[in-house]
Order: sequence, then C-alpha cells, then structure tokens
Amino acid sequence: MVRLKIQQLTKSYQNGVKALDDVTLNIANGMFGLLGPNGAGKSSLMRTLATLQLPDAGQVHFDGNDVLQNPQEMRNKLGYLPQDFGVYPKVSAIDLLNHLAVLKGLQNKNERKEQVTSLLQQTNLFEVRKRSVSTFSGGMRQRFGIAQALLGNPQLIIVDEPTAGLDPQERNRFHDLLSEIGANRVVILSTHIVEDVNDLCTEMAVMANGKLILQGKPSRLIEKLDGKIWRKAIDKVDLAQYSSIFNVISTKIISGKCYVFVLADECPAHIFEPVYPGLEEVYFSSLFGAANQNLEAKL
Ligand SMILES: Nc1ncnc2c1ncn2[C@@H]1O[C@H](COP(=O)(O)OP(=O)(O)OP(=O)(O)O)[C@@H](O)[C@H]1O
Repeated sequence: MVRLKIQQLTKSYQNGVKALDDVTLNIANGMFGLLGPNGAGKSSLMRTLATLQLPDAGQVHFDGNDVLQNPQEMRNKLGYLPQDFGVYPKVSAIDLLNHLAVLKGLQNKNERKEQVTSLLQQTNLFEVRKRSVSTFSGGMRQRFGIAQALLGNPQLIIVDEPTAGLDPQERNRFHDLLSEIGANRVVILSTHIVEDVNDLCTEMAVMANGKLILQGKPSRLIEKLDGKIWRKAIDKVDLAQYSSIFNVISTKIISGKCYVFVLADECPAHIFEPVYPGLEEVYFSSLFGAANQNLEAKL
C-alpha cells in the first residue's frame, strides 16, 4: 500500500540550479533507496520531504495528509537524519536526546526517559550516553543520528547519506540497525553506495540532474542492466574502492567476468590498480557515458 505520494516536485535555487525536475514517486512501507551521484538532487528531495524547504511546485502526501501544507505538524511526525548535523560540544548524548525529545513534543517526563533509554540501547550507545556526541566516532555519531530520528516513533524516516565515510564494520552495524527499523515504516535512504541499496532496500530509484531516471526493485534493475554495451577494462579493479568513489550501480560476476555498471560520466578503469583477485576480465558501462546516452530508453 502506497503511504508516501510525491507528485511532480520541482525546485530551482536562486543561483538557477534546477535541483528537482518533475519528481514523482509512490512509496510503500519498507526501505526505499535513492541512489545518485553528487549533485543529483537527493538532499534537495530529502530536505523537501523533511519540510525544511519548500518546492516551487508539486505535492507530497503521507497517509493522505498534505505534508507541505502542514510542515510544523509533520515535522513532529517524521524522523530525519541529515547529511551533516551539528552538536553542542558540552552536552552529553543523553541530555541532547532528551532535549530533542522535548522539541519533538514528548512532554511526559517518564515516557521521555523510557524512550530515550530504549533508543540509546537499540543504537548501542547506552554505555557512552554521558559523553558528548562531538567525541563520538563517525559510526557512533550516525547511530546517534538514527536514535534522534526515531524519537516519537515516527512512521516516516528520512536518512541522507548515512554511511558515507564509515568503515566496513560500522557500515554493517549501521545496516543491521536500519533493517531493524525499516519493517513497519517508510524509510527513505539516500546514498552513493550501491551496497547500501542492495543490502537493505526493497525498492529503489536512481536520480541524476534532478530527475528520476530509473525506478524498480534493486534486483530487477540490476538484471535489466545485463546485455548492455560494456567497455572492457584494461586493469582489474578494487570494487570496494570503486563503489564509493564512482557510484557503482551494480556489479555482477558471470563466468569469471566482472560487469560493473557505473553512474560516472566516464569509465575510468585505467586509474585502478589490478587488485581484485580471481577475476579474469572486468567490463564497465556508464549510465552517462557517450556509448550509453540512450540507455534509459533501452531499459
Ligand atoms: N542551497 C542551495 N543553493 C544553491 N544551489 C544548491 C543548494 N543546495 C543544493 N544546490 C545545488 O543543487 C543541486 C543538487 O544538490 P543536492 O545537494 O540536492 O544533490 P545531492 O544528490 O544530495 O548531492 P550530494 O550527494 O553531493 O550531497 C547541486 O547542483 C547543488 O549544487
């Protein structure tokens, strides 16, 4: 059942950049992945959904309620983890969470205490609750970000590039946490990293230049990419490294050959060292590369 309905959102900034260009999406319960390169418009969409900025045109409805008409009311009903968030260096994590809970309308002291404690436990931060968030590692900070987003048990959670810069262990930990919270809610996850979407999301969309260019189930999208024009790489590559830098949408290994589909303009295989073991051949294809300009139409 569709819960979040996004219709024809358009947004241009004062400098003339069109960050959202007629974005329409229907989203049901579960984790929805929004994948796209830098500047695609992901954060603009996330901020609009979080009611922190207004679009020039378009509508957003959640469970039938007009989100953009009632921003104040909606803000208390949704959880938002922005790409960067500031913290007060002298305030402990538990005090900050308490303070944010009050701002979110959790007036009853006992309920608030119970919820803050339970969120600190769920995010594995109870032991460090008296430390300032400014002393936390990147992963702890992101888990704190999720704890604050979950205050008030919102049904819509918006998470903007949460795994950028996390090491693999922290990313796994964060994935576990996200999959726990995604069950009976709408969670929208914006990311550069294909593994985030592959591991976690049931539905996804790819965004570029303010437009949604592909949409579907991650597995089907990846299947669809088979049989496209592939350019053979000169060297083998470190896929992990590649994936975080160049927005790999999918990698597929078929009969010892590795197919890498990227969002970058180029297929810059030559800059990689031959470090990916066991693969005889690596092929690249780029969504925006000259060879694939009409790929969207072909899919
Ligand atoms: N406040 C702003 N004023 C002017 N231009 C902006 C503003 N915010 C974003 N932009 C521009 O709008 C476009 C979309 O930016 P946005 O941050 O939404 O993309 P993104 O996909 O989240 O990128 P990233 O992955 O780098 O965060 C970019 O060209 C960006 O420079």
